[in-house]
Amino acid sequence: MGSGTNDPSEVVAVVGGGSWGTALANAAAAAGRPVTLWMRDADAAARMQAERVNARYLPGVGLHAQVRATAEARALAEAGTVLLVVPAQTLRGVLSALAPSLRLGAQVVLCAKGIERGSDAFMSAVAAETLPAGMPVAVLSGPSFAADVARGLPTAVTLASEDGARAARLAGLLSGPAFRLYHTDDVRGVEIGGAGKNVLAIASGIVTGRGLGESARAALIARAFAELMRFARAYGGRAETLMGLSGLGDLVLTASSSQSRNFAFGERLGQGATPEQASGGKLAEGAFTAAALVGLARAREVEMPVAEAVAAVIAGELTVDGAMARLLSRPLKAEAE
Ligand SMILES: NC(=O)C1=CN([C@@H]2O[C@H](COP(=O)(O)OP(=O)(O)OC[C@H]3O[C@@H](n4cnc5c(N)ncnc54)[C@H](OP(=O)(O)O)[C@@H]3O)[C@@H](O)[C@H]2O)C=CC1
Ligand SMILES: O=C(CO)COP(=O)(O)O
Repeated sequence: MGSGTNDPSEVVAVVGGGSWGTALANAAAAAGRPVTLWMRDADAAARMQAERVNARYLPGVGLHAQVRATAEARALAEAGTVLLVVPAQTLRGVLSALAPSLRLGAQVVLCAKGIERGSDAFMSAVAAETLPAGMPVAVLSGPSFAADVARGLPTAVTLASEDGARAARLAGLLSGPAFRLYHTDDVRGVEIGGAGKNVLAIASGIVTGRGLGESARAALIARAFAELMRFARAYGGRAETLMGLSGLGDLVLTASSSQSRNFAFGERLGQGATPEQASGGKLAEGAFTAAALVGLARAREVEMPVAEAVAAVIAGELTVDGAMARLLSRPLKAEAE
């Protein structure tokens, strides 16, 4: 691609041609960056490049003129900024496979919201274990439905890097007319917010699907946020980060809208579907992250009754009604505990 810039960091690649990858590719292009959108399926890439639309994941939204869709890994070598936008449980495999094709020193931005099952590893830990030394890692997370971002509706998210100056530069690089990036050096806080809210949004969907009313849902969201804060405190995330976009902001969005796949998954569980039926073939990251989140919480003795209930329902250990009964029969306690 003729990038028209001499600074490789201004050349962007997006790995993953699903709804969020396509939306972020459009957003980066709207910010003025030349963008390569890499996907594993060569036929899908060729179709997207020719038809200028991601008909499977984002129908009705045109692909920006500055986005080139491809399945050729060598196209990644031009990019100094690489956004990883594949499901959390596939990140390790995708990074291992593509690392040799990435430009030396390229900055990698992790956009998946989840915790790896089995290892209970945060996404930044997976990247640290998988990428060659010297490749800086950042995390992007916040309240942002792909369809909204891809259409250019106003959205704000957080970009985190342990190197605060890099976070600020990346935020500037990817911000556009309607897509605003705030920046922070609290990587752990941002990734906890994104991964945790998906699990808790499932609980909110369950309450809604079971017909327990808006008051119950508001109570559940507030208690869910309290346990997310406890978890973050135990794992080194800062309270002010969780009070921001990747935490409260994303929980509010995802725990109150059927547009969220996690919420919709929970809603169907609440209506009596099995976990297999409830996913409807769509990605509900919280269903995979729930057990890992609970495992990490138990390891540091963090009380997370809402996340525990979600994990137990998904594992088939509790019915929805059994989970609700357990939550409602917990001993009364001070709100701030
Ligand atoms: N959608 C949204 O609104 C938002 C999503 N996110 C997060 O972004 C991440 C990705 O989600 P999203 O784009 O929505 O998911 P989608 O289900 O829309 O797309 C997933 C994409 O990942 C690809 N993929 C899956 N496995 C692999 C693999 N092993 N190697 C390469 N590519 C693979 C799929 O390719 P194929 O089609 O070939 O299977 C597909 O292109 C999730 O963690 C999600 O939580 C974050 C913010 C907003
Ligand atoms: O993370 C998201 C919005 O910020 C997307 O939520 P879902 O994955 O639940 O659709």
